Amino acid sequence: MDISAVNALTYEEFVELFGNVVEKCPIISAAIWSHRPFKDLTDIEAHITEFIHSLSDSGKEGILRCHPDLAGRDLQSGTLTRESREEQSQAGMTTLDSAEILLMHRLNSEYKERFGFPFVICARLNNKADIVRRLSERLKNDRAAERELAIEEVKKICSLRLHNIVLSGIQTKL
Ligand SMILES: NC(=O)NC1=NC(=O)NC1=O
Repeated sequence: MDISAVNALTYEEFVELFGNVVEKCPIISAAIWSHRPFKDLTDIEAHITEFIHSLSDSGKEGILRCHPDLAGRDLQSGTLTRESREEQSQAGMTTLDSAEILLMHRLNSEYKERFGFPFVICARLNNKADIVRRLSERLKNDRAAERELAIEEVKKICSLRLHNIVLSGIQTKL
């Protein structure tokens, strides 16, 4: 990626390109645009992390609540974002049998009931067995620990999406 091309983007172009690196939270990219010129991709990531860490607990939970459930309603109805659809598909969420779907729905509901935000994990780094195991384990955490753990997963998803934008030939624009 040509970082000087990124630094030359208008904020509209920057948000169009990076607006969904954190699922359905374009405000984050819109906000960090103010920090250009960026040294490199790592610098962009550092500003996103700084923004997220500056949020209150409810702000962090707001980011989590913008994430679609794994194997949830959005996947069933085909309303996932492109990034989320690719990630969930890669983690095997699109080929679950009926028993597995029921298990995911039950665990996700139990999790949301307990924490007030959805279970979030970086799907690209996990397969369906990992996801069920981690969801079952994390259900036992306390809310504060679970909020921080989930935000770490959001940062992993963001990092992979940022790198994918660079590597997926959008260089034509950059
Ligand atoms: N609830 C979730 O963890 N959702 C997701 N994780 C991903 O990596 N992509 C998603 O849509």
